[in-house]
Amino acid sequence: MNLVEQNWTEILNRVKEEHDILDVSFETWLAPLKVYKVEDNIVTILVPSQQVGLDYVSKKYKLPLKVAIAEITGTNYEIELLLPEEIERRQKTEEDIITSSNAGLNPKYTFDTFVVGSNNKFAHAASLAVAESPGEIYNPLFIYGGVGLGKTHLMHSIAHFILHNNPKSRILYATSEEFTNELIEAIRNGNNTAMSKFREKYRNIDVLLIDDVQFIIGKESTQEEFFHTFNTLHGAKKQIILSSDRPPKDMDILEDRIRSRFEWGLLADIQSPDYETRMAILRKKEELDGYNVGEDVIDYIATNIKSNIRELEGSLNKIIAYANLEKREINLALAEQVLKDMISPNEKKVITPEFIINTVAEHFNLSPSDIIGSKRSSKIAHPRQIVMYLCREFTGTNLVQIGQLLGKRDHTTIMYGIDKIEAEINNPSNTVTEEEIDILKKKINPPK
Ligand SMILES: Nc1ncnc2c1ncn2[C@@H]1O[C@H](COP(=O)(O)OP(=O)(O)OP(=O)(O)O)[C@@H](O)[C@H]1O
Repeated sequence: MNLVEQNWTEILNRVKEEHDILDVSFETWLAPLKVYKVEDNIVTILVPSQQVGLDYVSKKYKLPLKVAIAEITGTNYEIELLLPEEIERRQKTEEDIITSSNAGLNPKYTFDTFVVGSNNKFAHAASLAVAESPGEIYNPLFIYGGVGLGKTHLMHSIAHFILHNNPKSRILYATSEEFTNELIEAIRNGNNTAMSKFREKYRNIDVLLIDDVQFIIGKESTQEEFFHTFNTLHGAKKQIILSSDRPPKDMDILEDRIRSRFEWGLLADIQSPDYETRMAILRKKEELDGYNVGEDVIDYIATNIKSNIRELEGSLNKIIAYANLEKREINLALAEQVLKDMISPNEKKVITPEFIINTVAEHFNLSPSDIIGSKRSSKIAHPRQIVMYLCREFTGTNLVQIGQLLGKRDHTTIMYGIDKIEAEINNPSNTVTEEEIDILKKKINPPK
């Protein structure tokens, strides 16, 4: 017990004496006050009556209480007066926090921070449906997809959602490796108590989430134990959510009785994100972390890092960390420098005619609309012909399509433009065009 609680009666009496409070007032307002807790230099006092009591006591007795507490304990505490309902609400929130962290959940992995794109739309909808009605519709939910594509993020989102709706839900998230290791430990202990504790942990719950379940393949006793865990929970209508890097049908040496159980509920896959989703994920991350990174930098990352969202986020983090460390501005040059090792040669970016138009326009100090437009001055016609040539070099676009993109020009015009540039490149007495093309090729498709 702390000094405030120890001396509480004396503190109240001190207030009564010093302020000459009549018995009736003392009994009504002061005597019912209780110390709820003393923490971080704050004394929280419970006012066990209605709002009127709280308002009145705060106004009239808060300062006298503060002074009396300071005089008697020798510490200058802040005073907080609360009604029982508020204390109950706070306790509940504290419990919530304890439950989610006990369940091994990452607080950042929620539906709010998950960007929905065409690659994960189905898995997201399935996850939300399960989160809204656990144990009722899709059981198990089996989410599969390649490395770093958001399976864990979705699983944690489901768990957070369920906990938010029902803080008393018993939720357990574990990787299949953790499940295996704990099982091995229980078996090694060789006594029944360790094994019952293990079973109690995994079977006496409302929601079980097992990540990367592919790792149980080939581990006989793990599969056996998992099989029984699954049956117990499923039989009791408890929700099971599993993730894996591949669908059950591709889990070669998985026992059939387990494979069929994986397929009982709903299978949902996550694919690699498309460009728009990659951009949206980077923007979301930037927003969540409170940074302001230019569009060109975000575009550079999204164009070059395609297959793994963890790497996508990692690239942005790396650029930001580098800029902070070196006290440099976050711009494209920095991004290129920082990421040069991450962008592997086989992560070739897709070069579009639009990209070529923009690059050429910028190089010649023109706008893209000049290139597409109808002006025929040589200042514009020459870069336009270069665009035609580069489109044929870098993209699969045919002459008709290039013509369409360049202000609906006829394909013979395009053919003429390309021939002209080729002739200039091959002219040994004038190397200007050749040099221009050389620089532009490097800008469009930088050597790795
Ligand atoms: N759609 C998304 N929106 C926002 N962030 C995402 C999305 N998908 C993935 N991420 C982020 O990408 C990172 C990797 O995701 P996660 O760990 O969930 O992948 P995983 O599929 O479980 O990978 P692994 O196969 O390695 O277990 C995480 O930081 C996650 O928050």
